[in-house]
Amino acid sequence: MATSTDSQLTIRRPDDWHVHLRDGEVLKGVLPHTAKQFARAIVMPNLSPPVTTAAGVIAYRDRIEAAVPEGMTFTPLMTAYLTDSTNPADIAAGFADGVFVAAKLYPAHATTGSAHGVTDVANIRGVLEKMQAIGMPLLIHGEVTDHEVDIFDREAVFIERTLAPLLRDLPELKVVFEHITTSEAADFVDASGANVGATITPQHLHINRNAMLVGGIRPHAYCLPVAKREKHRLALRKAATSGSSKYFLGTDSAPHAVGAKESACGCAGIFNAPYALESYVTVFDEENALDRFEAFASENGPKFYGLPLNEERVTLERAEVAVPERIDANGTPIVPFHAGTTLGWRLA
Ligand SMILES: NC(=O)N[C@@H](CC(=O)O)C(=O)O
Ligand SMILES: [Zn+2]
Ligand SMILES: [Zn+2]
Repeated sequence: MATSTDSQLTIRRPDDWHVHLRDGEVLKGVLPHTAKQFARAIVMPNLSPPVTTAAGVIAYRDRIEAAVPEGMTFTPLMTAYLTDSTNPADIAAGFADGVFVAAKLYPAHATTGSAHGVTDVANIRGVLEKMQAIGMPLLIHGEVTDHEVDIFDREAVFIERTLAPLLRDLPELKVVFEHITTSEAADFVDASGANVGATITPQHLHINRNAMLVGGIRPHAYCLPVAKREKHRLALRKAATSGSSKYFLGTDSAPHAVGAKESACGCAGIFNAPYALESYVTVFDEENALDRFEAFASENGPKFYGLPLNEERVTLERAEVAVPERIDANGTPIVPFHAGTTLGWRLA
């Protein structure tokens, strides 16, 4: 049970159900921010090249564990990257062995690191049937890649063209609709069975597309799926704070070097790990839903994945925290979400 006063909120230690930790030197620079905030995280496999095999996942997990600073506890929950040629038996074996807890579907060319993704879900039908049979979660970047479809419509069209038919064919498949950005996605999740959940990022609760485009183009507000109109942001705030167990915390923290963002063709991704809880709790406070924060941050995710709840507690307190303009991620400068602003909550 959460305990709260006017000035603080104590909850079970949260987990992040969607994060990009990258690799190499940057991994060592960004991981401590996630480990400070979260007990566990679902680690995305979109490295270059992507992590598609059990051996690759184990090696990546070892590199992550080696990068956890002394004195911090953090458990990476690994995922396998699906391609057109993924073998159902390999996926099932990796799941049974506890190497990965889920598999990730990136439609080919939908987002950063998705070039080796799936070109048509029909190509992985056998994998998905197997996953349904063994209760293994499928994590989906839900956007179509059809050039004819407007970028702001790609999530809604994905629901119609891909996700709804997929769940009609495989009604028991456990699906996490990742980083949802539209009222259509929230409506779809609400109307689906308990086997369909969704993650919601801090940025999609805070910003709409104006944040990216008004008064100049702001690459640090650009991620995929791209932020939508205000009505969608409001629908996401309603979903996250509704008390529905289908929604859970997934930051989609996606660090890119400042130079890769501030470019004529800037990368998609927002680095929100350093102040993620402060950012989320601000939204719940503004929505008068602090009593629902613990379920969203610390309970709904593990229940969906069938994992135990964390027993540690963390305290958030009402106090100003200044977010720096830049964070040095072990030599790589990265601009964090909320850079240069002050948040009204602090992780104690
Ligand atoms: N969200 C993003 O804008 N970018 C992510 C990929 C993803 O989650 O789609 C990344 O890896 O940079
Ligand atoms: Zn994505
Ligand atoms: Zn992501």
